[in-house]
Amino acid sequence: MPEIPILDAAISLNQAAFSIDANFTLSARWTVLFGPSGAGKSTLLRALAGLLQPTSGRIRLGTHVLCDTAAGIRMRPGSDLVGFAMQEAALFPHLAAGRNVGFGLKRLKNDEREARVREVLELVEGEHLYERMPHHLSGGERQRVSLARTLARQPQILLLDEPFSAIDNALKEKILAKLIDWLAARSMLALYVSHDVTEAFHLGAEVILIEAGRILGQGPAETVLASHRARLLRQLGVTVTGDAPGE
Ligand SMILES: Nc1ncnc2c1ncn2[C@@H]1O[C@H](COP(=O)(O)OP(=O)(O)OP(=O)(O)O)[C@@H](O)[C@H]1O
Repeated sequence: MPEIPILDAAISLNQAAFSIDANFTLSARWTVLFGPSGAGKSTLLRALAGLLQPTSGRIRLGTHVLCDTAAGIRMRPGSDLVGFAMQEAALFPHLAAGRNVGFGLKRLKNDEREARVREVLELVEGEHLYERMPHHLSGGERQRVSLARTLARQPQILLLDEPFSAIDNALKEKILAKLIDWLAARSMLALYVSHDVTEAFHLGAEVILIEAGRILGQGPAETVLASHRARLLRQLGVTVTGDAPGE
């Protein structure tokens, strides 16, 4: 099994009304980023993708320094090392799905690029969408093509911000099962925002629990979820008696 790169981050990010202060290491193949709405999950992913600059801190991925504010190294959006798949698919409107997926692969020879595009479209159950223009795709199809475009570049870390929100459960599970195998054969990490905590068990993932821009816990799903049980149940609106206050 290929070695997984380690991501090591210690960053602060101050925005007008919200701040992130996060210090964590990703060394599991899959990590699920879990927390209530507004906790800062998307903001953290955007910072890791270089779409927001940390106010201070550093981010290392394997041997690469992505950001080190003390050394004047700033995050670079669009790095080949980092792939970001978002809930809102951002496709080039004038390019068919296949060309959208192959867009970032100019360095590959034509036949290699073609094979890569077909491979990742198959992964997202979207081979039949190859010739389709974005305005002829449904919301879920656009999400799948957008995910395929992120996968096609084979980044070292895959940031997945609810990339299946417009896709039905049966299809999501089918794609996720294939994605698990695909990732396992590559030197690639995945940080996956999900509101469905059961997915962490399904993926055999670590969990990072985030609230108000702070990381409350990280570790195997059962450990983190057990130690924050009362808090998580409260967020789901379930009242529990007998749990320690402030847990
Ligand atoms: N463009 C923005 N301008 C100002 N504040 C923002 C912006 N985007 C997000 N925020 C605020 O930053 C905080 C964190 O938002 P973020 O989208 O990271 O949360 P989240 O955990 O991803 O939430 P959700 O699960 O609802 O998607 C929230 O208080 C949000 O209102």
